[in-house]
Amino acid sequence: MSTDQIGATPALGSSTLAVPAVEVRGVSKSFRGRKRRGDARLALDGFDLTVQQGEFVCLLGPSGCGKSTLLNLLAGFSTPDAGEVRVAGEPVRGPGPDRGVLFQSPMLFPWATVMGNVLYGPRARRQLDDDVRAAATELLRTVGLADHADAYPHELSGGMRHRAAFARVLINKPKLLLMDEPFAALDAITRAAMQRFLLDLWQVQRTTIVFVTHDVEEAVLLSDRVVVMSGSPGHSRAEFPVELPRPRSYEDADTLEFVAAKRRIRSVLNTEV
Ligand SMILES: Nc1ncnc2c1ncn2[C@@H]1O[C@H](COP(=O)(O)OP(=O)(O)OP(=O)(O)O)[C@@H](O)[C@H]1O
Repeated sequence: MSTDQIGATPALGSSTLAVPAVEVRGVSKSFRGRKRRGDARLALDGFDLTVQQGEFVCLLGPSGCGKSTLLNLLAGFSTPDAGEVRVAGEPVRGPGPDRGVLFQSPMLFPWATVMGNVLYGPRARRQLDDDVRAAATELLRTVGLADHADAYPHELSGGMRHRAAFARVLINKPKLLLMDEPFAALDAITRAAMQRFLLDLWQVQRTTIVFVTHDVEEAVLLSDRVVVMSGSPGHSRAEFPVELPRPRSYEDADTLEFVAAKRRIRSVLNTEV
């Protein structure tokens, strides 16, 4: 694995002394084919990744290299065949409210209002009280949906649905956000707005984020570090610390440093596609 470096300013938000937020060691995962027994497809092969607390890491790689597989392992939706997956020092044994997962399609219950969706988790865990209701109201204000608390998902725009799904995840105060191409299906303007929203949120909360994307520009804009994965079966091919100053915005995308960062990542990525 090669390590490259971009920019000159020290990265923000990571502490090497604390227990890492994520430790993936020698993880392999295969899926059994349907046609015949023993026809297993290796999705991840000896994958290693460490993410420090408060770090924003983007995973880039060719289609089918195992990015979603890795996120599912971190979320506890599946288990590795070999190796170890730890979150905050603890082995992952299943899903938990310490990890918030956001997918390309926002996961909302269609029969519940925006507020009902946000309060679903605490209610299911029997933790619904006045403090949680106040936190949900505040969260909806933060994501710009204060006036839509009583709206149903079908009454929202695409970006609003994403923000509602965000609030639904954030009410659980996750220590780790796992985001699987969350903005890929959005139009360019809404995507830029959501990226801005995520950057603003991360700037304040510094929640650890593992973010899967196909978009090199998005990876450079958002992350502290870009991990490029190899083609199938996936393993870490190269890492690029993105040390461009924060706060960042799309206006920075024309700067020499930003363009150089994209170019260096693309040159490795292109050898994998
Ligand atoms: N539930 C499953 N059953 C069988 N095969 C699977 C399953 N999930 C993933 N795979 C296979 O594992 C490999 C990795 O899939 P994965 O979805 O993790 O890739 P990805 O990098 O996220 O791809 P993309 O960028 O296209 O979303 C692929 O070959 C895929 O077909």
